[in-house]
Amino acid sequence: MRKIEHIGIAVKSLEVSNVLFEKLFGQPPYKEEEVASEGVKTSFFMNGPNKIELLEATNPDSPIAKFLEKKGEGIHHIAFDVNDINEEVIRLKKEGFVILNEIPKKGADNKLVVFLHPKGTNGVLIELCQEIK
Ligand SMILES: C[C@@H](C(=O)O)C(=O)SCCNC(=O)CCNC(=O)[C@H](O)C(C)(C)COP(=O)(O)OP(=O)(O)OC[C@H]1O[C@@H](n2cnc3c(N)ncnc32)[C@H](O)[C@@H]1OP(=O)(O)O
Ligand SMILES: [Co+2]
Repeated sequence: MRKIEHIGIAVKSLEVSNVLFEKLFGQPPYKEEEVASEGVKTSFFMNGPNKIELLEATNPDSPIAKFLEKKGEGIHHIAFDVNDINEEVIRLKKEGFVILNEIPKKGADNKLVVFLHPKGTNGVLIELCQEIK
């Protein structure tokens, strides 16, 4: 596991929060992308070397819709950049972490992603990301 790839923030409205985060960082999102398989619409901001992902739900079954219902807007997950996602899944499984999808799926911004259940990581949803080359 290398550096933090991004921090994901659940928002009710991407349109509203894009304006807010543009004011915060002094620059607009560099990308907006829908990931239908995850039920999310995302936007990405770079702040120096750091990346923030805003997530809006696109349907009521979306993990983001459920999160907003239970906890409201706020930090939803922390994503870590990994070199070999399949190797990391094997390693973390051996360590006893609960892997939500053992087969990496296509995320946003050209990444393969795997999630670890927050119950096994002190209440923090962890995403692993490997860049698709
Ligand atoms: C596009 C992509 C990308 O970057 O490329 C993305 O990020 S997509 C980001 C959106 N996609 C995902 O999040 C996919 C992975 N997430 C999931 O599979 C799900 O959201 C789960 C994490 C399993 C949670 O779903 P659900 O609430 O239905 O499941 P559950 O019944 O197993 O677990 C419920 C318990 O987990 C807690 N819980 C739910 N979401 C949480 C979160 N984000 N952080 C911390 N805790 C969380 C609930 O409050 C509840 O706690 P209590 O029991 O204490 O009440
Ligand atoms: Co993410």
